[in-house]
Amino acid sequence: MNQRASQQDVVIRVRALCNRFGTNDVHTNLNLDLSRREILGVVGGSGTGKSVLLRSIVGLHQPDSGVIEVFGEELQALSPDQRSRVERRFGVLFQGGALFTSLTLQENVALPLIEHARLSREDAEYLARMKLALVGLPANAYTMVPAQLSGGMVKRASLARAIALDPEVLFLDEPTAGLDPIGAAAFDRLIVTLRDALGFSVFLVTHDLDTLYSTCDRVAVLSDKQVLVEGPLDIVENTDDPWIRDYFHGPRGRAAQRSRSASGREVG
Ligand SMILES: Nc1ncnc2c1ncn2[C@@H]1O[C@H](COP(=O)(O)OP(=O)(O)OP(=O)(O)O)[C@@H](O)[C@H]1O
Repeated sequence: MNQRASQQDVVIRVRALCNRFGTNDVHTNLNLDLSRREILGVVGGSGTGKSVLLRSIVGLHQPDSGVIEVFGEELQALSPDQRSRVERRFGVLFQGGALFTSLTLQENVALPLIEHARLSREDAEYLARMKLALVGLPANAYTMVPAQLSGGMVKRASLARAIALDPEVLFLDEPTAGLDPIGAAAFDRLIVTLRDALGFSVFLVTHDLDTLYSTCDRVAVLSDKQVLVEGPLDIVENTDDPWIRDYFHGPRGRAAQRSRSASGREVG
């Protein structure tokens, strides 16, 4: 792929990003790219700033300095209106799901369609049912409220809401946290299936090694306030670094590698 084509393929470009809370330097000169249609896994020890990075890109945290370019536009240079237009091309799934507890799943998913796409309630709820079907939820769940559903179902409904406006980039913060291994594996497969079908890019913050091995095209490791290494898993896991050795080559890492080999699934 030539240089020009590869630049056009980059949907998010982070350069020299710095984030600081008081005396706590979280990111210093951090650089990272996300390409069109790729699933990028962002990993790193606790407190290395994975969530702060995600929040900086989606506009929930104002960085101290650096450049975040999204779809070729520099976020910090945009007016609030332009910025919210760009942010509408994102879908975000936060850890807790963040559904409204008093609304049914159908109403939850319809909400962004009414607010941002200005659809009538009837049309929005029709589309919401389609999104809920797309994430594999049964029709009898559409009119239930989150408390009536399992954790896995709530997660799927939150995903349906995150893709309600047909995002070009989907941000996932620890999507499999709190799911049992079978539910987590099913959710991983769903992410890959939706990416293949809908063509969005995925920025995925996770601690889950199985998720990394079963979904990611590329992985970025955050360490010491920067991206320590990024690339395909076979390159990242063989990088000479104590955290990477412990993480990828400890018992859980070895089990995830074995399970990928056994399933014969190739990513990338
Ligand atoms: N609003 C805030 N105010 C002050 N400090 C913050 C704030 N948000 C994050 N931090 C600090 O920034 C650092 C990075 O936090 P972040 O949540 O991004 O880490 P993380 O890599 O996602 O961690 P984990 O894997 O444990 O979720 C931490 O030291 C955290 O305490």
